Amino acid sequence: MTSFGERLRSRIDSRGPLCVGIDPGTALLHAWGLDDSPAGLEKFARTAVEAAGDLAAAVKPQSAFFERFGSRGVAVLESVVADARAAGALVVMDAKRGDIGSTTAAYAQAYLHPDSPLAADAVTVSPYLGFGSLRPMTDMAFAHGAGLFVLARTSNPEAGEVQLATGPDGGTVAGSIMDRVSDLNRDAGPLGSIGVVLGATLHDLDYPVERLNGPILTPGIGAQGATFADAARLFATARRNVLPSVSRGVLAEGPDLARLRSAVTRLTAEAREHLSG
Ligand SMILES: O=C(O)c1cc(=O)[nH]c(=O)n1[C@@H]1O[C@H](COP(=O)(O)O)[C@@H](O)[C@H]1O
Repeated sequence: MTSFGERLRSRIDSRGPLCVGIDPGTALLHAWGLDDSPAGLEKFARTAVEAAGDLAAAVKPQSAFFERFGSRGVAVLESVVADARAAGALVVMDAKRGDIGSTTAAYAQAYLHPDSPLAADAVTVSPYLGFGSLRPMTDMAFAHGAGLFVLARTSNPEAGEVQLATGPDGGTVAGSIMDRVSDLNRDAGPLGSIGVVLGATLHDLDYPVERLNGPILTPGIGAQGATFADAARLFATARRNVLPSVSRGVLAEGPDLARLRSAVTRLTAEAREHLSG
């Protein structure tokens, strides 16, 4: 069994470091000339996977945009996971789950157990019920060669009020989360399987990211205003471990498949130029 960190290292090295976010929101479906319906969602999702599945290192479906159509939307999400993996991309399920331990165990089964129809390579999780509440997720990930991306400093403007709160020792909440992630990745090679989410929109980080020894998922490039150059500056000491994620910045090129594929190729080259080495 290969670990998620090993698979991600090899995909980034061979395909280049781009994660294509699949966020089928109402505005994008309409811009593609599709109805905001399960049928529109299915057409959109299939095209996005055809555009990125054999080119990008990873795809990141945002579960909320599928869940809004109930069971029919979740069925489309299941096909996205299966089709993207069949095309060779790793799948990061963007679900941002986090709850008390016993419920977290059920989320871990849903997203990381190989027998689940929604089983992905990795899932985004929230540590804001306490890092220890994620234990069932880390156990499941290690048992099945899967990975996690733990929210540390997110790209939204409101994030600092919780994530930059300081404890009695003067350290920030986000810093302590990253310390816990580093502990979990200690001794892992060539890359740990427990990643963090750090927004590319941040101005500074004030954390030695090379210590993480795990992947850094960085959203915020494109529609939220950040660039690959911003990511390269922010994560200068761990550039090779960065997985930049772009959703609307790619999807806005649709619905034409050739245009979408050339956007994925262009953004991959740009990401590689800024983040390799
Ligand atoms: O975990 C995420 O992916 C995430 C974390 C974060 O800090 N900020 C953030 O925008 N995201 C997600 O990344 C995607 C960003 O989409 P675009 O702004 O269209 O590229 C959305 O699916 C967000 O839910």
